[in-house]
Amino acid sequence: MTPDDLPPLREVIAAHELRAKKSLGQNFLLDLNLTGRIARAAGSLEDHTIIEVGPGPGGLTRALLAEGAKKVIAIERDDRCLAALAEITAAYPGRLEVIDADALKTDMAALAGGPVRIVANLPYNIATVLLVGWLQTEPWPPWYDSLTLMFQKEVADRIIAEPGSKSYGRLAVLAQWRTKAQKAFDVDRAAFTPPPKVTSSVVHLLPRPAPLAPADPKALEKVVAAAFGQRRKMIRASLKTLGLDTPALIEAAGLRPEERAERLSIEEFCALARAYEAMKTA
Ligand SMILES: C[S@@+](CC[C@H](N)C(=O)[O-])C[C@H]1O[C@@H](n2cnc3c(N)ncnc32)[C@H](O)[C@@H]1O
Repeated sequence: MTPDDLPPLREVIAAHELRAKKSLGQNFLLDLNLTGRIARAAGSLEDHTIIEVGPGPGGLTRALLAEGAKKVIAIERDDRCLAALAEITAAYPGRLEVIDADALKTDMAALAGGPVRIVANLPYNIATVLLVGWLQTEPWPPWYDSLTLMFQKEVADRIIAEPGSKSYGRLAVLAQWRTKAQKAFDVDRAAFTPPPKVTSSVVHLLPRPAPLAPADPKALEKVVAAAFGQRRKMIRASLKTLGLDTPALIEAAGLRPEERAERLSIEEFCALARAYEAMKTA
């Protein structure tokens, strides 16, 4: 078997009866031009092991290998896909390893030696959970060199949102604190089989060598959750849930009590996290 012998993806899906399951977030990409574009958005592949979550019938997997990935480790929990993926393994000897497992229960950091990129058309039902897990990796910088991921456009907008925009919230702070996050391109729903209800977007996240400003990750998570818990209230009200002297906390962070969460920069959230940490341990 060579790559040229691999059957078209539509035939693969029919032959292996891979009817998409909604419960597994299955929306397959069958256009190899599009999967090639996603693979190229990840950056250089030749020196990297690529971890792919949810290869399904293998459209993106094929593109990653065709674009020169040194090795692909693909984690898929739907056993029905394994035979189709075995054909790709045969076409690219020694370069594709398929792991039959739930990505949420897999220690991905332990999978690869050497430089790693993560590339995936994620199952939408667990996309945010996976992203947050990767962003909360300790220690920082993380064990992977980049994340290139397909999300629903609305989630992508929340990842790249700037202060003052309606999508700005916990996800933007967490993502942009530790990575440079940018949208690569939108993908029309018609590109998927079956089509999802909404447009999708590919987002590329490049870990910063050090976070944008110093803060304890847990303290940052706490102040961000409190502030956005009541996003339209002034922080002198929303931060009360932290159980500290709120005016003193805001003053120590150098902020105005009348500010609202959606207008605070990531650096300002970090200042709040540092003040929170200092007051809590005082
Ligand atoms: C949106 S589809 C993408 C399929 C394929 N990569 C493509 O682009 O055509 C998501 C894939 O993730 C798989 N999946 C869903 N939940 C998973 C989990 N917890 N662990 C691993 N794979 C999962 C699904 O079975 C499906 O193949």
